[in-house]
Amino acid sequence: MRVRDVPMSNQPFGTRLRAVMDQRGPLCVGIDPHAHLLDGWGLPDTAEGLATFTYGVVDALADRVAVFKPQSAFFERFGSAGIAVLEQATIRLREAGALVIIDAKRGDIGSTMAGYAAAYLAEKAPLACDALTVSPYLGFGSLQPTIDVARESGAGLFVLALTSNPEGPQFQSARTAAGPTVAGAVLDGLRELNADAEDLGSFGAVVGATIAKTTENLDIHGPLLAPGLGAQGATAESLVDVFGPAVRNVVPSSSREILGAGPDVVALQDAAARTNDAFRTVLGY
Ligand SMILES: O=c1ccn([C@@H]2O[C@H](COP(=O)(O)O)[C@@H](O)[C@H]2O)c(=O)[nH]1
Repeated sequence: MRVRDVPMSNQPFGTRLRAVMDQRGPLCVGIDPHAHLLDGWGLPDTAEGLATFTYGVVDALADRVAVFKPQSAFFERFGSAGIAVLEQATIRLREAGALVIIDAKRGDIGSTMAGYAAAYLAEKAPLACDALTVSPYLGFGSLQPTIDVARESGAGLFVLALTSNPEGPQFQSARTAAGPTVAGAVLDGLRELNADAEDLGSFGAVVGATIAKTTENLDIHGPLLAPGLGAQGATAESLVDVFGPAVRNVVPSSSREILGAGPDVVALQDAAARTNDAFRTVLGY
């Protein structure tokens, strides 16, 4: 069977990501149920409030936004009840044709990474998602079990490289013994993993939209998840400056700014559509 004859659901993450962004536009909506957002939606800061908020976002946007990035921390704070909401939301979003990146920034020794791979990336896992954010702090090689399972199941990874927070450069700009910066070594590792991909590989980097123009090579032949838009100050226009020729591979992510437009469904949909249109223009979709 040739690659283009394989049903889309069986295609690798990078191929599915490009297809859904072509179809729906590049916007990734972050689902970050902060206490202040629940309050703004007139909801209590409880597991029930979390469920109403999350399913409200899902019902309003699942069939029109390409990618969602639930922030695991805001679900974990309600224990098993919160995880159940994350699980249900992920299932519903994927059933509606959207892709789900769970933002859990997992990173541990290799054998424990195998546990995280089984939890999030194995095809039949209860929390199976399309891609997971991971941290390379224990060394790029420690990510191998997640890379192996992602390859088997057609999922993807986003590895922290140049994060949007001001503290990031303290470690990420430091030089490794081999010469490149830590971020550069992460980007080199990803470029190698994506070497055989046709258009967009499945192994992406997290590169904040808030960073200044970088001298690092962002051409990794894979997606560049860009948080930092909206509430953290970056704009659609700043993406061209930050990402240069790699801008077409950016997955622009915005959480608080869009979520704050709810609970009114039309207002939420309008906020997502406006933001998506701005990204379409800049990223060439
Ligand atoms: O470098 C990074 C990596 C991850 N994030 C996450 O993205 C969202 C940002 O939320 P906003 O409300 O759009 O600011 C949040 O979940 C962060 O943990 C990031 O901001 N920067």
